[in-house]
Amino acid sequence: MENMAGNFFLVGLMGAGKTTVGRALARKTGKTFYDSDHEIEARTGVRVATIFDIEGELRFRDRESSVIADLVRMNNIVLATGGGAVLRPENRAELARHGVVIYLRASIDDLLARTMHDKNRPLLQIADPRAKLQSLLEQRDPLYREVADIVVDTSQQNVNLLVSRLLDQLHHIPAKT
Ligand SMILES: Nc1ncnc2c1ncn2[C@@H]1O[C@H](COP(=O)(O)OP(=O)(O)O)[C@@H](O)[C@H]1O
Ligand SMILES: O=C(O)C1=C[C@@H](OP(=O)(O)O)[C@@H](O)[C@H](O)C1
Ligand SMILES: [Mg+2]
Repeated sequence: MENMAGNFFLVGLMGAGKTTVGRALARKTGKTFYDSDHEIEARTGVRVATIFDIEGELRFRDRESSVIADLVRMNNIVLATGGGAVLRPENRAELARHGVVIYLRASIDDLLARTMHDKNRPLLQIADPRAKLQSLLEQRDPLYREVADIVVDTSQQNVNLLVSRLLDQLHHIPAKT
């Protein structure tokens, strides 16, 4: 177990590995793992895709901001955010202030391969998910980089190896108290 103070927040596009790496990072550091999508689903009782369907993306973003504001105030957690969490400036400010922010990147090929079977990603249930991922990357990469304390490429990386290397890097980044 690696004892490290503070919170770690993961940002990045759909399929970058935020939920998977976040869970593994929490296990290795003894921190409590949260995922903002999972929290939204727990509070509403329905899947993300259903919220998009019934209430629309705007209302989903309201729910996302409310969950992020609650969770970042906890201590000793790892939070995997949804890929669009950085869209709202208030979310970016909350994330940057309350934890060390890790931006997970991967090739479009990897993002596509990792998301194509998951119907619970409503934004990718379209004819050309590759083009969508490309345009989301162009729109959001600057926002991810604005809040990130560290940028990690997860393409062709084994998750456990990735987490070990990430931990070595995180030891050199001061916790946000
Ligand atoms: N480094 C990796 N190498 C291979 N597969 C990965 C990697 N990281 C995540 N995955 C897989 O890709 C899919 C999406 O990962 P997930 O953690 O849900 O991404 P995100 O939360 O960023 O959308 C999952 O099936 C997961 O097992
Ligand atoms: O990129 C986005 O706008 C979204 C990413 C999803 O989370 P993951 O990044 O964990 O798939 C989820 O929040 C929702 O489908 C919207
Ligand atoms: Mg996720």
